[in-house]
Amino acid sequence: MNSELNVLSLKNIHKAFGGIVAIQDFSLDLKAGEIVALVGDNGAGKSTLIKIISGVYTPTSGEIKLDGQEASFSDASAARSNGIEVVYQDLALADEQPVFMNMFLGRELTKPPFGLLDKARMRRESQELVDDLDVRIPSASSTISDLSGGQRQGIAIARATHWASKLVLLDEPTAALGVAETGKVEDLIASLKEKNLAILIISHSLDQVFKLSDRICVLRRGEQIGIRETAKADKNEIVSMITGVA
Ligand SMILES: Nc1ncnc2c1ncn2[C@@H]1O[C@H](COP(=O)(O)OP(=O)(O)OP(=O)(O)O)[C@@H](O)[C@H]1O
Repeated sequence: MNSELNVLSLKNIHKAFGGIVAIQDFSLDLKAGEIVALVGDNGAGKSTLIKIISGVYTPTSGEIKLDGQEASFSDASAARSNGIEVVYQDLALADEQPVFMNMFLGRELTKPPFGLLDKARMRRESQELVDDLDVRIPSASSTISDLSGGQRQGIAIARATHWASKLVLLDEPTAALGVAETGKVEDLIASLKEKNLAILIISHSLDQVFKLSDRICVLRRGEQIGIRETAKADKNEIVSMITGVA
């Protein structure tokens, strides 16, 4: 694949809910191996944008391209089968199930001739996945409810990474975590760059945004205020872009 090709290309995206304009004229290109942070105050339109990219909402107008091809997803599962995975704040893990069943939730492996669950293979592949990403858990058979918040977030991200062939969308991935766990999850997110995935992350923590992202995209009340290269960006400028106060 041409690494310069945009994995995701959004052009003039507009989304209105009745009379409320949630997103207006939003454009963004994302490349493989790139982390872009989406920042903005409450109600800026960040979640709406993630839902548009992941097929939950259809934009009122605008163009979405995946690997240069026009894309329009009828629902979230259509986006998933096109290589787009989302990690939401609530994680969508089945708490009473083991890690390996969560890794394969809705995509369970079965074995012939009766189509029984291939638990051994799911367990083995899940273990390889968490080992590969250095997510430390007792075992792939551990029950989700026995894990810490950071471990659960690690599982949710590992699952998304496993199934995403193109793009991972992270909605406030560390909002519910303590300092040490946040650090671990941030390391995990940084390591996804090497997997050549494109990452779009929503975060309210500017420290995190500056630590992880290559570019920062600012939204205010549905309007795209600007995009900055993180290495050249100034925190005060980003804050005033977010708030509209110079
Ligand atoms: N399903 C909906 N129906 C009507 N209005 C909506 C809907 N979803 C979002 N909105 C409106 O669109 C605007 C953007 O909301 P959105 O949730 O995308 O913002 P956000 O940046 O994700 O905020 P937060 O940080 O609080 O999650 C808000 O004015 C919100 O009230």
